Amino acid sequence: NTELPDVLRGSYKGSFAYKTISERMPVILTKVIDLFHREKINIGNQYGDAAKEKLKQINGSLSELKSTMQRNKPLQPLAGAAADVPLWNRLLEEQWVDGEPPVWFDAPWLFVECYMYRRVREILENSGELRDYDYFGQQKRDTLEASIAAIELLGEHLLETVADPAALSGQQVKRAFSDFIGMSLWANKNDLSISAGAHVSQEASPLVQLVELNHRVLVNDSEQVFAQLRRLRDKRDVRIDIVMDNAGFELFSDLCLADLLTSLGIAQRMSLHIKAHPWYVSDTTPADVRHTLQHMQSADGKPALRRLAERWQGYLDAGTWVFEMDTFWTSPLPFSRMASEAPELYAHLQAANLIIFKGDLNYRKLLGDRNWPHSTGFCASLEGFHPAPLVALRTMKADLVSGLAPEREALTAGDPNWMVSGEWALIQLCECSDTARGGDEL
Ligand SMILES: O=P(O)(O)OC[C@H]1O[C@](O)(CO)[C@@H](O)[C@@H]1O
Ligand SMILES: [Mn+2]
Repeated sequence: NTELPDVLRGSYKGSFAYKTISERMPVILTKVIDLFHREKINIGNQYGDAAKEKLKQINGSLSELKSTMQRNKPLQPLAGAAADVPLWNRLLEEQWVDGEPPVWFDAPWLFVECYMYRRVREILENSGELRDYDYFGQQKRDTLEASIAAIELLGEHLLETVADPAALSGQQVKRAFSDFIGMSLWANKNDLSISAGAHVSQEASPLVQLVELNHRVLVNDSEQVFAQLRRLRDKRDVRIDIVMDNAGFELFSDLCLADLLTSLGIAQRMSLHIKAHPWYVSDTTPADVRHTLQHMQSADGKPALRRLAERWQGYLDAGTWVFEMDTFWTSPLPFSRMASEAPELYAHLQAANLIIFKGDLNYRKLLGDRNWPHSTGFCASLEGFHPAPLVALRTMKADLVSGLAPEREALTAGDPNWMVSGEWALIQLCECSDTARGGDEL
């Protein structure tokens, strides 16, 4: 379709894609290489001598990857027995132009950035002993630790809010939604890939900041989201999905939102979609979920966190909450291709009553990473991806957006970095869904 706007690419100098591929991505690789140098002895102690010996080879492959990127060489096919290798190689072939394989700066930015993370994973997964080693794990654990004071405050606020759900007035319920949606949204500001893994944390009282941050929400469909949630409250057997993003404070905030939806009886089930392996530095994997719950349980003198950890573990044991993974989330595919490339996942999402998409990368995939005119309708920019009513909660960290009216965009005048700084945010709802979902009134 020639009428669609082009996808973002590193070939546009001055674009955030160019800056990312030329500056941010090499730093991320360098940090992984440094980690393996630094951790050699520890890795030897934990995984054995054979693993330690492999580190040299691993770092050689990582350096090679970095060098092909910086010298703008062609992208190579993936190797190994992992289930998604054929898909990746087919998608790589799609990128060939005039019989030539794509190079880093000309190929779609979304593709090459995902490709880098997938290649790092490939190097580890084909290494035997270290296949499950999370090279971003320590950074994620550090930010959880650094945010623990804010986490405790938010946890206490949640427990107070839902102590007696039946006693809450309509206004109070609305206020609670607004607080916890706001926290989940702004917690996305601190991902570890934008800072190339530099220390980020949520240190100040999170709820106080929310009020000031509100005027930085450029598109705010909260009222429509509240209306949706009110409608769901009267339904039975409601499932809400969250397509999650980063570990640390963001994961905790997202689980607080999940708790609110569960405690207020709006959702009877929550599907929480996470990554199967390390991704974009800080994205949540199953090990991060386990670590977070353990950390909360063992948090000395923090009864609120212990209580929440027990409750959440209970939800998981009962199947009220389910963490789910799919290789689609670690593919480079835009969501408009989910129905054809991952039909089971698409069908699964169709059974949700509402889907919450967290973060910048999910937003890029919703929009197909295209350079849409900013005022294009949000729904229209999804190119037919409408499994169920969906809401995007995103702080802006890449230079694309849709559904933004010129008078709202005008608010950013004076901030040349407004699209990528993470200082501006969106709460965008698309209410349409593509199926007649059994008498659904929406
Ligand atoms: O964790 P998030 O919000 O998906 O952000 C991921 C990061 O990846 C990018 O989308 C590309 O590097 C950034 O714009 C952003 O910093
Ligand atoms: Mn992320």
